[in-house]
Amino acid sequence: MSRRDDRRKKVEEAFAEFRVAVSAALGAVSREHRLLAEERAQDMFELIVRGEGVDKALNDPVLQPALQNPRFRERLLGVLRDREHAFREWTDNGPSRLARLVEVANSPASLPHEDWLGKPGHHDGSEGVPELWRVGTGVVPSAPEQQPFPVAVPLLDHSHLHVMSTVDTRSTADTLVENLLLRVLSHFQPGLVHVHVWDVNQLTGSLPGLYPLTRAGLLTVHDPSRLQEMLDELSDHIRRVHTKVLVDGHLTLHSVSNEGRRTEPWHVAVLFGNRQPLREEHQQQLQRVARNGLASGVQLFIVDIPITVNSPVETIRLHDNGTAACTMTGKHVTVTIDPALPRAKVPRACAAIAEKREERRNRMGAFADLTREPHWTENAATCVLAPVGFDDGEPVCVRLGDTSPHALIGGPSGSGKTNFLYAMLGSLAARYSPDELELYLLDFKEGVSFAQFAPGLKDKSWLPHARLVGVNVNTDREFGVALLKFLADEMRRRADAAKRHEVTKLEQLREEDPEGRWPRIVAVIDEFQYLFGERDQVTAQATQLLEDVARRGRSQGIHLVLSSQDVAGIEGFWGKSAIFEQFTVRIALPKARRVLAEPGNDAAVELPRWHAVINHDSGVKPGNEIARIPDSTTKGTFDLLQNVLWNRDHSKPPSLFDGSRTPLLDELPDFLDLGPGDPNPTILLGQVIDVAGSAAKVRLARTPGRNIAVIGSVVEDAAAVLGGAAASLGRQHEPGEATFSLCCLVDEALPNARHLEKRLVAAGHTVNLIRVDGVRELLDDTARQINSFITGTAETPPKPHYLVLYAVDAAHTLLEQKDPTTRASGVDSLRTVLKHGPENRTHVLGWWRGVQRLKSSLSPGVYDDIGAWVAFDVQGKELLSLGPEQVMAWSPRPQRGLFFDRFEHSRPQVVIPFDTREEVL
Ligand SMILES: Nc1ncnc2c1ncn2[C@@H]1O[C@H](COP(=O)(O)OP(=O)(O)OP(=O)(O)O)[C@@H](O)[C@H]1O
Repeated sequence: MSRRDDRRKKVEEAFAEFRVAVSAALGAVSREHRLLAEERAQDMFELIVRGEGVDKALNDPVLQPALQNPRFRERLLGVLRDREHAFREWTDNGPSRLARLVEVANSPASLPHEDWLGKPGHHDGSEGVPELWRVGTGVVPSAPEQQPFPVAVPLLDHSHLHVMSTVDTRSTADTLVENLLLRVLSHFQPGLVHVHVWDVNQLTGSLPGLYPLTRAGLLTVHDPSRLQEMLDELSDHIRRVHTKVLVDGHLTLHSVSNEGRRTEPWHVAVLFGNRQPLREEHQQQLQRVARNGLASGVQLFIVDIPITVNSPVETIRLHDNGTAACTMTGKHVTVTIDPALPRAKVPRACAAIAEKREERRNRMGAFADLTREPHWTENAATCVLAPVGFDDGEPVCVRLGDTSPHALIGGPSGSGKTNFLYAMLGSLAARYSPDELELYLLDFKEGVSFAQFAPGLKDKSWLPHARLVGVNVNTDREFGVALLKFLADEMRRRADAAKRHEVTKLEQLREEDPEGRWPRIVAVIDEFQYLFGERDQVTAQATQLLEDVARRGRSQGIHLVLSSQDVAGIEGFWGKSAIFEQFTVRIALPKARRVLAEPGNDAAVELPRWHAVINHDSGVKPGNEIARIPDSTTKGTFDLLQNVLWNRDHSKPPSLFDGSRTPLLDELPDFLDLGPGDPNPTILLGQVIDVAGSAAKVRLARTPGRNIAVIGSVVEDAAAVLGGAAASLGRQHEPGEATFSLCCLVDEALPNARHLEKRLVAAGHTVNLIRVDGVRELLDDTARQINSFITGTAETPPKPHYLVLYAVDAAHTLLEQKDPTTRASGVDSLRTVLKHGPENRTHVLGWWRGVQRLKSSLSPGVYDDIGAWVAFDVQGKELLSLGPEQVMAWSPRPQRGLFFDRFEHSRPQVVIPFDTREEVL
């Protein structure tokens, strides 16, 4: 080998070495490059899959090759792992939690139709209203596992429903609406949901399965051309609910019925459109209905009408593929609307609902329906509400509260006023406990229609709410005044308490003073026109008190219910618009005059028998509600309820004022309270006409004038007063401490005097029964004794001595005779006793049979020695010299006396003499 060749070879070898080295270097670079490119491709893949969303990416045809490429597998698995991790909480708990939320126990609101379709509902709203109503099944397509869950929407009181469909999915929209309506209709008791349907395209045809409801008035199908009419109807309903039901601070029916069962039905209005906007005026009115409807129980289902509403609304959009999205679940949930209910079963279910409703309508209407259990569960903080009758099977209520404080009831004799009052009182008494409601019941009618409420001889039960029952009050108009006075005092007591708590109304007072007992008071005066029957002091007082209570009682929870045969005749009452305007609740029985607004509201003229117009708007026509009033007075109605309530609480019997009964002295609390110890004893002369049934009292202080005169010709009246007076004194002295001289000057009074003698002797007192032959001696001796006290010659201090003189004037001639030696007459002695006796513990309780006869016993023109008197059959003007000018108004009436105590009274009082016979006990 040449040197040249050798060099060449070496060069070639070197080149080969170089090439190997270069290619080795180049190979490493390209591998590096390839690896980098692959990594970048995987990053890009992950970025795209994550960016696009794993679900979308998995279905993206462009990405399919990459998704299949094993080189990206790891990255895809990583993304899927992350997604699963992110969904873990939802996958584990989400669907089951939703299912639980949507489920309402035993309710068509969530159960499958097999459980309820065809069975009319029974809920009356008192146990709450389902918040969500099922519409279909949802899935989250993006979730790793497609677990279905129920989808429900809020409805009644909470939200309207807006459904938008496409041409192909309109039937699904119909299904959705029908299903929801059937769920709602089948949950509540028939009658509590009314459906209105308007379809822009069809006169009939929409929701045909619901048609059987029309015969029960639960479905109204509106003419396509008369949308206005339906919207007007809904607007009127909303207005009515606002003025009638949403009172006393309630803003929604929902909050009203939180206090009990739902009384106002829901109105569900379904509007089917054609995806075109409504005419502007309809659009606006629909928006108004939507805005105010939910609070008043008006619910809209708006289908295929583009509309924006300024109130809660749930929207369901149906897509062409048959699925839906709704605002409740958001865009990530695909909803499949529940399939249509079995075709044949829907009309049958609606027929069953209609039938039940009819049955209820016919069945509801008895007194027992007004007064169902549970009893005593209502709260009277804002008002008292009583169903009094039925309209189409639905209860019609009377409400007494701050905005409708007092009620006026009118109807001719026999039209059912008393029966109405029984219905109202029964309903109130069943709903409110005696701690929530007190009743004061006064009946001016002759007869005893309110006697039922007080314990009687046969039926010992009473109405536990009754605090006062006044019967046979027809001649004792003063008792009406006494009741009004009592209410006025109670009103002031409540106002003072409210002031102390810095509030103004009863409702607030109850909140501020939860421990206090602040029931609402309802005072009923039947035939109240008697109260204003004459132009006298009683009418004047009654008018003034009534005005006071009517105006200011409302905020203190004091309500008046006045009833009369002839409201038209009560001029004094109608003239006083200040009173009359307060009686915003008007109840007219058939043929009642003047109770409702006249002219313009003659609803009472046409009213059938046993019906009433109930009007809470001062009698103007739009406020009329007509109700059939159940029989509430025959046996087995009110009496039965009273017995049930009485058995529950008979701790406090009411005070009973019975104008036909004579009060028994030995039962009178004021008499039983008397006892020895008071140096100035109190005498009881009879019972005054007041709410407490208190006694007419005179304190026998040791001051001049503390003698009592009874004036009148009837021995029983006079003897009852003298007997009551002496017996009450007997109770206040220890045995032997006082002397009673009973001087009986006419035979007719002898049994009474003897009876009194027996009573006093039995109590251990010294009693002398003297007849006419001893009267002179008694008076002369007593006068002498008194003179010895006056002149200071007496040996012992004066002891109580009471001279009970029956028919003093019968001895007048005898007493006029003068003593031949002293020239003093018996009349002089009597005058001395009257004049100086009281200071020396000697008092005369005397009966004179006429005013002139009394005056003859007194020093001429000086009548001060008689400080207190009770007059019976004496005209007022005759009494003028003995009392204030008000005595002029007195017209005598049987068994009633006029009582005046110069020391205590500014005006006289009417008293009822006692029955003093102990043996009647
Ligand atoms: N809703 C009714 N259903 C059945 N019977 C009724 C109804 N209302 C009243 N009655 C009956 O009619 C009669 C008269 O009724 P009620 O005494 O209530 O009338 P009134 O208006 O108070 O009459 P008056 O003023 O003469 O007492 C009673 O026998 C009563 O039982």
